[in-house]
Formats: sequence, C-alpha cells, structure tokens
Amino acid sequence: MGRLDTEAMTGLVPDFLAVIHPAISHPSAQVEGFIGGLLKCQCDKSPVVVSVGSQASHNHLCGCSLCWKPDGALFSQVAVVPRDAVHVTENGDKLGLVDPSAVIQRYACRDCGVHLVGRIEASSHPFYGLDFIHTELSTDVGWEPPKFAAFVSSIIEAGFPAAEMPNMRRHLRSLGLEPYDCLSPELMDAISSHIVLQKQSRPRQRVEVAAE
Ligand SMILES: N[C@@H](CCC(=O)N[C@@H](CSCO)C(=O)NCC(=O)O)C(=O)O
Ligand SMILES: [Zn+2]
Ligand SMILES: [Zn+2]
Repeated sequence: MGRLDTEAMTGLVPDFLAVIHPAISHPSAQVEGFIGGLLKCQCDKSPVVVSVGSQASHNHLCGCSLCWKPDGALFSQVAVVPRDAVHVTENGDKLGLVDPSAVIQRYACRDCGVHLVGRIEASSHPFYGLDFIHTELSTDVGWEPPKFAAFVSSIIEAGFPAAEMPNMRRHLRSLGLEPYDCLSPELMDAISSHIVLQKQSRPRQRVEVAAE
C-alpha cells in the first residue's frame, strides 16, 4: 500500500475510521493542569526531541495537503502552543524547513519526514506567537484532544472521492468533530477581528481624484 491508499477509498463503503487518523479511535484524555510534554519524531535512532511547556489549544483534524499526516491518514491532527514554550532539545540538526514560501514554516526531520514544529514568522499574521504541533508525537498523557475538523474539502485533493464527502462529514460529526471547509467559526472570527484591528491602526490612504 502506498502512503495513501486512494484505491481502497473508491470502494462503496470506505473504512472511514482507518483513513481519518489512527488516533481518532482512542483520542487523548485531557488532564486539567497539564503543562505539556515532549514531542519525538519517528526515528528509532537519534530522534529529534522538542520540549513543549504548555497545554495545546485549538487541537483539530486538518485535511489540507500541507500539514503532516501519519502514513495512510487523510487528516493531520494539529494544535497550537505559545512559541515561547517550544524548545528543540535533541538532534535539532536533523530538522529542515519543508517549504520556505509557506505561511506556516514547518520544520521536519530529514530522516523520517515527521513535522515537529510549524512556526509563523510574519508578525502581522493573526496567529503570530503561536507554533503548530502534532500532540500524537508525545507519549505524555493529558493533551487536549481534537475538537473539530478543518479544511475537510481539501481531502479531495489527496484523492478522496468527492461523492463520498457527505458520508465523510456525517462520520466526522458522529465522532463529535464538526467538519468545516476552512477553520472553525471561532478561529475565522479571530482572523477577521485581527484584520479589522490592523486596518484601524493603519493610517487611512488619501484617495486623490484628478480634476477634469
Ligand atoms: N486546499 C489547500 C488548503 C491549504 C491551507 O490553506 N491550509 C491552512 C490550514 S493548516 C492548519 O490548520 C493554512 O493555514 N495554511 C497555511 C500554511 O500551511 O502555510 C490544501 O489542501 O493545500
Ligand atoms: Zn526522525
Ligand atoms: Zn493543515
């Protein structure tokens, strides 16, 4: 089987649980007062280790083509933490920038391909100050579980049959993961509010009208 078995997905009844994400049948149990843990890449030898000194927030499934997914999964599981809480503690020399032109600067292990951290460098970005992480890379217990599914329509770009999308959305809802085709309304509202504030703090442009 290839990285993503799109042939199996064209069957009449796709095995949704198997293709959504391996962690979804046993989601993490959030622990109050949890203060973070260690993320490790999938290398048996000299794994990259990242220390995260914070609980994660906005944990969600993401169907976009850019976020890292375990083999065979259609969705990534991705959350944010304050960037100050993130420190590469071991084998950081193995990290490489996946796509320098992306808004989220994702750093992956060059040996196993796992993405350890996604950082926003543009200070004007609504999510500046937050790093994207994959909590499944940690064996520590207490991380916030995923709460919704984002960029769901994007899985079609990975080969998921468009005709099966109503079933996929129904299935995500049955798992308590409301499907959205961008981010959740809460996050979209935060993005728009940030844009309004940015416009207000920018001096108004004078529009010159040429005299006839
Ligand atoms: N259809 C595209 C969507 C890609 C996309 O816009 N991804 C979002 C969500 S990633 C985390 O939730 C995004 O913010 N991307 C910016 C970036 O990744 O740099 C596709 O599937 O590729
Ligand atoms: Zn690795
Ligand atoms: Zn994504």
